[in-house]
Amino acid sequence: MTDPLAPPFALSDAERLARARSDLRMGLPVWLAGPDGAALALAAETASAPRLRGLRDLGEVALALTARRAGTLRARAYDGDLARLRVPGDADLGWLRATADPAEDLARPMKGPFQSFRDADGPPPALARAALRLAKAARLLPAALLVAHDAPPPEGVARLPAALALADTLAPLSEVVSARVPLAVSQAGRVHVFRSPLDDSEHVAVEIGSPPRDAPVLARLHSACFTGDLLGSLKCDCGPQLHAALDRMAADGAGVLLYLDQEGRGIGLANKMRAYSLQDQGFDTVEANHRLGFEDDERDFRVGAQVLKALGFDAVRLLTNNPRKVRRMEEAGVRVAERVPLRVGLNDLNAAYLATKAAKSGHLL
Ligand SMILES: Nc1nc2c(ncn2[C@@H]2O[C@H](COP(=O)(O)OP(=O)(O)OP(=O)(O)O)[C@@H](O)[C@H]2O)c(=O)[nH]1
Ligand SMILES: [Zn+2]
Repeated sequence: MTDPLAPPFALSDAERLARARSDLRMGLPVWLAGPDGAALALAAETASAPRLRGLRDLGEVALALTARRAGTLRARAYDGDLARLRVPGDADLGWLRATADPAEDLARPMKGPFQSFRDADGPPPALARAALRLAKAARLLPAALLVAHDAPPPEGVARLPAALALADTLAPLSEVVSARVPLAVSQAGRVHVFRSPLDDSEHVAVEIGSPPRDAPVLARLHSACFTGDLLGSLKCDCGPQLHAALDRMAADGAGVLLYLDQEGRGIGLANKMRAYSLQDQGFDTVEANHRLGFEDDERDFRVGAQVLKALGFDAVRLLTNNPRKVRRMEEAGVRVAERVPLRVGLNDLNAAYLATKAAKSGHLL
């Protein structure tokens, strides 16, 4: 598959992926191609009415959803982890949003019945899967419109081999800069900023003191929580955990806190707020993620391992109650010499949330 740009300006695989993600975010189509054919895809969340019409002009449109979301809608998911719903000819953006976004599930319970494409019918499942991966990575709702389109796409439309979107790529990270930042807990603070050319995330490591590289470092992998860390939200325990971890490192004289750009367990702030609305309707934190079409936890903890290694650490004393973090670190080649519990911030409003994490995600209380 060729791209219109010639070397040295031709896009690398990583750049093509990044471009496809940002095009979907902007509401532009992406042309996905695989061994079974090709299709034009739009993210359901950002599709406009004229562009939906543009897809329709090319053939019958499918709405790809994860099997999680399809389960909530009682739609048939013939493709295992995903469903390709037939988009009715008269369906408008309202239909689309109501199907993709669970916000109105309770208010508008009479959606459907839905019909799903099956087997070789409709755009190939691998392409639908690729579109969903891109939508998730763009932190949009996991829902994509597709129309089979084997001919080359219109001029200017990003072209992407589906295999690229489906590959288990770990974005390479490198340190951009570091600077001394005296903190209330310790004047010996240093902030390191890491970036990947593959996406627009920025991960931060806060180093306290000068932890020796040849011994397990007291470490915390903290996933961003705008509401808890910055606003003092009482719905979770993130803010108190963040501060307790820094206090503990200051008391020990050394440590490293990774502040990972993984808001909402990797679904992004807008989707986390969608999950919060669902929680107000009575669903717990795991059910809410599922109704949106996400897994309970969409984070890739290898990111944290990469940052630790880049800083020269290969063993940690990990401040966490989450056994998955411990396992993922070990799998990624960072030895966890000790798990240090971090139990703070319990209140009346987050007790049920913490209990759900213990019961369903294995968190240690
Ligand atoms: N999707 C979703 N994310 C949430 C919710 N509440 C908090 N979060 C996010 O959950 C993450 C919590 O991160 P951490 O505290 O690092 O991780 P943890 O898995 O709880 O593990 P430990 O705190 O290390 O025990 C943050 O990214 C929050 O934004 C919620 O109800 N739904
Ligand atoms: Zn939080």
